[in-house]
Amino acid sequence: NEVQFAASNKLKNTNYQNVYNDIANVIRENDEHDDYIGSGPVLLRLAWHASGQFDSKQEIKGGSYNGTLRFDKELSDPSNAGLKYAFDLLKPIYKKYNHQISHGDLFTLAGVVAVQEMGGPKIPWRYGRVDGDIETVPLNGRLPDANQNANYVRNFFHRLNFLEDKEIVALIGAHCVGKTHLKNSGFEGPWGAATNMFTNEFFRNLLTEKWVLEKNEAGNQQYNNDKGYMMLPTDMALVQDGSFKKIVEEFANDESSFFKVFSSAFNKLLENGIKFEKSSPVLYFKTLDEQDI
Ligand code: HEM
Ligand SMILES: CCOC(=O)c1cnc2ccccc2c1N
Repeated sequence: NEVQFAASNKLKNTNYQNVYNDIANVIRENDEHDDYIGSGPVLLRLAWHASGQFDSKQEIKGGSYNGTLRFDKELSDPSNAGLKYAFDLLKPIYKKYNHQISHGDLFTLAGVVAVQEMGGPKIPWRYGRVDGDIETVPLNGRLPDANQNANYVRNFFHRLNFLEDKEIVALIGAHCVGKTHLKNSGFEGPWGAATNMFTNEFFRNLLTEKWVLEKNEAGNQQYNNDKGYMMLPTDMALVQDGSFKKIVEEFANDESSFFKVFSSAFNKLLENGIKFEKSSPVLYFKTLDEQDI
């Protein structure tokens, strides 16, 4: 199974901070999205869905390289409901850099911007993905089902080459931001508690709140507490499995440990299946605040 080689791009390293800043400004300008949660969480989900359909065993491997989430064929996958809004936010930026940045680079960079601008860890990032044509679109249905248990979650992430439980737990910790929307996924909430700050709160909630399994208006089972918080069955799986639970406890007690593992796991997710040249620079970006913008 051939890997795909990242191309060297016309944009020099310094210009990518400009692209970062343009995406960060779009997040600032669209702060009213989703009752003022803002557009950080949905851009983070876009980057994850642009990368998470990777499967090295398939003829069409997927992953972020070909930027295939731009095609309606993939965007219309029921798993991607709600992401067109995020893609539309990025279209003016794609046009501004007219073909100097690929869709795969743009989608993954947007995830880095979202995490960092919401106060999360620095995420190392490399450019060089090249847009593939519609033949490179992976089959729909490769993203995970939220109605499942711990073994399903572990096997799903094994397909993405995440063989360590701590990587899996850290990645799902991205559910510290944003919310579920009945019309998108058939799950709803958290109400009021939905945040746009990237912290270890998701892990603390799992351990400290009293959770009741209830059927929601769409007929799906989800865990609710008395404060309007919610957890998906796959979220709750992280405290139903002994090994996962130990890691939830570690991350709940030590946010820096969560940040460290999330940073490397998220980078790995965004680069699955891509071979970067040795010379391809690993870029770190300053937040708008760090630039006094
Ligand atoms: C077992 C794996 C996972 C499952 C089953 C899952 C499922 C879901 C579902 C059902 C939603 C609600 C979508 C909606 O109704 O709008 C959601 C939202 C979200 N997911 Fe996940 N997810 C998983 C892993 C991840 C990972 C690995 C990340 C990122 C690293 C992530 C980031 C997000 C974010 C940021 C949101 C909020 C989006 C918004 O507020 O619009 N998820 N997820
Ligand atoms: C930190 C407070 O948020 C939560 O506990 C929480 C739990 N599961 C989620 C699942 C999908 C999207 C958002 C989610 C979320 N925001």
